[in-house]
Amino acid sequence: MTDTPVETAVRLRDVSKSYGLVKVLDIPCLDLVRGQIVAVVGENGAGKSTLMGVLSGTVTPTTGSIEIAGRPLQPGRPDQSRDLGVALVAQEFPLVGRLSVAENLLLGRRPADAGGGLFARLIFDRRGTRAEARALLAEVGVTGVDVDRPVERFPVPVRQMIEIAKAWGHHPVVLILDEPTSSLGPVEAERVLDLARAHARAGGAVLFIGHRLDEVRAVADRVLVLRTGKLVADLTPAEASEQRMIREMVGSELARADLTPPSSVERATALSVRDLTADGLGPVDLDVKAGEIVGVAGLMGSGRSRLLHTIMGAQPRTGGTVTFEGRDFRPRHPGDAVEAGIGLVPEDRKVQSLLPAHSVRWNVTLATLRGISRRGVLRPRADKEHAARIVKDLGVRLHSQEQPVSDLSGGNQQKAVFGRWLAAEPKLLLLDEPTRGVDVGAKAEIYHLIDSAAERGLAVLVASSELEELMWICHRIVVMSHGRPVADIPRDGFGKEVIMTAAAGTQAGAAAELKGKARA
Ligand SMILES: Nc1ncnc2c1ncn2[C@@H]1O[C@H](COP(=O)(O)OP(=O)(O)OP(=O)(O)O)[C@@H](O)[C@H]1O
Repeated sequence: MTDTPVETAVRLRDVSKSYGLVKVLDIPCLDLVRGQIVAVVGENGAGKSTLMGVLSGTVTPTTGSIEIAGRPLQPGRPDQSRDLGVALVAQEFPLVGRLSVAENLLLGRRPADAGGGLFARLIFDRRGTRAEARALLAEVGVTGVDVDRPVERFPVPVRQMIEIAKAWGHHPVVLILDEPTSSLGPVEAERVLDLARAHARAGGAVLFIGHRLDEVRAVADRVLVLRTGKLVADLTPAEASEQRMIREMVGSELARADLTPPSSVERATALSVRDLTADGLGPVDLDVKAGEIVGVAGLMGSGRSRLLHTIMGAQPRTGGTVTFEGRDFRPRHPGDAVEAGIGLVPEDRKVQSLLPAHSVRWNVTLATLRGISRRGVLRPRADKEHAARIVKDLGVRLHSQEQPVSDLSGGNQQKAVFGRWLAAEPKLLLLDEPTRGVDVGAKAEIYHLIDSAAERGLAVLVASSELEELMWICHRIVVMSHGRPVADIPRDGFGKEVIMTAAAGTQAGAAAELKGKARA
């Protein structure tokens, strides 16, 4: 028996996690109560995902005890954790790509929930399964998704919402959201925050990991700050100003890298897109000059990512031309883009860019191997020094260059992808949600590096759901809606409202309104 009061949803005592000699999590005592949204913030590698992993049973703690709603959790037992009422929406999607949306949504349900076992149900009651999947998606505000399609065919933001629907469908006691909005546009992100609020109102507990501190402030009833695995602050909403959170996270005041305001760019055109069409995209006309940073904004499904994917060859085009450095450019897959000297930082780093089992060193020097080889033979010392430089420039937190890149925290993996490309000095960089999961300090550092590379003539096309990010680094922002550009806003016309109006409005209406606003 336990003396934990029933309103206590989670009780942790002396929980720690070590990898070898390195302790990455150390929590002597933590209780979470029902009806509250508790945010957890911290720098990349601070231990946030490890804490969530311990609660959801995917990470086996080295020491300590955990109770969920008064019942003890056996360490490292995801099935038991789920049965006790923990649902995790993870940063990297564990959805099974080849299975349909409906199958994914019902996967892992207890037999009682699935009425006679998942497979019996899938085989004998496909219609019911579909209807249930649609209803679940509708509960989290997603409509119009073909639930028979394999999950892997959907873009990251849709997969994220499917993941949330799946967790929601378990009616958990503790809903854990690990950066749930990092790939979503503002409208969808707000919907997720509303779901978190609804869950807490209904008597559940929510653990919310976030790097967007404005969101944390908007949603949290309590803010926990983790630094190098330890809880260093437990803040009320009134105490949790952005400055305070950053100070607690970093351990000192953060010297934000001040960007040189982008100068007017008078250089040659690096990338030229004409009448480009693809499934759900276009026609698109777009130019990016050398030294210019062009943002692509838009709501979920607006064609923001699709435009980048089509340019880089990850999605087939159906018409139009792309000219890169004066030459016709027709990549059949992203490898062709890389071969042509284009750097890619894709949205889904796990699937599209990292070699997870390989070392950090191998991953960060992959694009620059030629520079550190002599007659085709790699010079190990130069390779190591080169990797060390990249890792230091980007502030990648690691124990050793030789550890598998998959052991790094999510944000540090993203920094590694960035480091690889910035070191390769490409002529054009295509960035899709470039700082997804990256902490505030590292973000400023990355913006600074992009800015300096652009000063040296790098052309950048960057799609992002974070308007702040685009307004911070871009010379101009192209807004997409329904697969087409509907506005092209110069830096002096930037404003959240202007961009959102264009993104949300009808194509013609928004364009007209924007012109009016730009003139006013
Ligand atoms: N399997 C592993 N082997 C070795 N070290 C690991 C492993 N998994 C995680 N780590 C280390 O544990 C530390 C905490 O990582 P964690 O993923 O919890 O950080 P985080 O706060 O979630 O970071 P982010 O904001 O980047 O997601 C990091 O230093 C990471 O490198």
